[in-house]
Amino acid sequence: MKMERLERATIEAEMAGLAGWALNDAASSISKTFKFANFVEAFGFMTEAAITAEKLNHHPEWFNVYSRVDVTLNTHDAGGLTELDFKLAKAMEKAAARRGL
Ligand SMILES: C[C@H](O)[C@H](O)[C@H]1CNC2=NC(N)=NC(=O)C2=N1
Repeated sequence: MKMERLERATIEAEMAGLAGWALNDAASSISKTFKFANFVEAFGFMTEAAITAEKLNHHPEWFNVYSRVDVTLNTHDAGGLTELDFKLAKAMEKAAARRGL
């Protein structure tokens, strides 16, 4: 699947629909910190997100401590943000919502 870097306007339109996500200064990645009730909820979220990531062949950069998961998404192959980042971000939002966030 060929993925191209998104235009700034497209990125901003996507960001408007994603609560709690931040665009980095270079507009080359998006990040969010998820805070769950406990480690089991956080790890369940990561498991679900990992299955989606494998299906998309698009993988997160993330850091977990106990109930917190810090996520950064970008497309290193394209040197910036593509539709895949926003697909994965939206899937993560659904996975988080299923765990009370
Ligand atoms: C070879 C393999 O398909 C690529 O490295 C894929 C895998 N997962 C990936 N994940 C992310 N986040 N960005 C990529 O550019 C990427 N590329």
